[in-house]
Amino acid sequence: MPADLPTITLNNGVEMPQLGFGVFQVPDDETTAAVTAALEAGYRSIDTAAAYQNEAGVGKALADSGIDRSDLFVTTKLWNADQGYDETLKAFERSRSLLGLEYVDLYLIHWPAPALGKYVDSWRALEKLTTDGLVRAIGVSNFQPSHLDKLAETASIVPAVNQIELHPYLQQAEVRAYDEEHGIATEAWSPLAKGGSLLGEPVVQAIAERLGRTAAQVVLRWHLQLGTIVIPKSVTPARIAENLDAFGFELTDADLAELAKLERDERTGPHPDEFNVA
Ligand SMILES: NC(=O)C1=CN([C@@H]2O[C@H](COP(=O)(O)OP(=O)(O)OC[C@H]3O[C@@H](n4cnc5c(N)ncnc54)[C@H](OP(=O)(O)O)[C@@H]3O)[C@@H](O)[C@H]2O)C=CC1
Ligand SMILES: O=C(O)C(=O)[C@@H](O)[C@H](O)C(=O)CO
Repeated sequence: MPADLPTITLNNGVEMPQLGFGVFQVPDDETTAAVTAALEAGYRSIDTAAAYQNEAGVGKALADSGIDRSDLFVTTKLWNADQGYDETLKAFERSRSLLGLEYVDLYLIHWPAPALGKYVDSWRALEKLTTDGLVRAIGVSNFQPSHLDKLAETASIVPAVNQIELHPYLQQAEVRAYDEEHGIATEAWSPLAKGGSLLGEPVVQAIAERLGRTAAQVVLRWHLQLGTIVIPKSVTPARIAENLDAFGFELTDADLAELAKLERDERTGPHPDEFNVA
């Protein structure tokens, strides 16, 4: 990894950049340009998913970049419709082939989709991918403590990562505490709450003005000081660079306390107990 990108050490010793680049809702034919801009700006971790239908565009940017494979960290995710042991192995192979990679750094179960009742079988398949050396780390996304408890009854590998919706409007104290207690790294999706009203909050604006930073940088800095992994998305080159520049300054304890007051238990996406779309 480039020396200047802080990493989080996952529970199996793998190093993951603390700040990466997300590509949800970027059409496949625009993804190569966005990921190329991100790699040129200095990102080395890319977050995609089978459901985003842009793994090929990500793979093309990675191949074109000429960056050493060992300096890249690529995450993709198993979609709900592909849950189940055999289905997971097939879906992984499809993702790996679209990405054009020999191995994936982090493979996640995208949602628990509890009504499907398949995430335990899917996890066994992720464990097999680990044994086969096709993934460096495996994890989950959108798992609540109840889902993680159920997984723990039969799993032989503890998830390395739990990727959840997390931002100042939805601080996820309970899930973060569970993750920490069990050695699972928490990763924040929609870390900017999708670039909406959060960035216009007076408290965010005031801190940004005092520090000579942007609102997005203040919010990303909040995540980094919490110790979570973040994957902001942008297709705008200036914002791609801006979002990576969240390291040369510190929020004070008073700033963190003010930002903590923005908690509203407000989601931009579905609740994991209820999202079973396949
Ligand atoms: N596991 C899961 O279930 C989920 C995972 N994810 C992952 O998390 C990533 C990030 O989440 P996402 O939902 O995309 O939302 P983000 O919180 O990253 O916000 C992205 C939005 O904010 C805008 N934006 C980005 N940077 C700035 C900036 N500096 N100033 C102002 N606006 C900005 C973007 O606009 P523009 O692009 O026009 O610049 C875009 O509209 C996804 O791309 C995906 O990889 C997301 C949802 C669910
Ligand atoms: O972006 C993702 O990774 C998601 O899983 C969600 O955004 C989800 O697919 C969704 O959009 C539900 O409304």
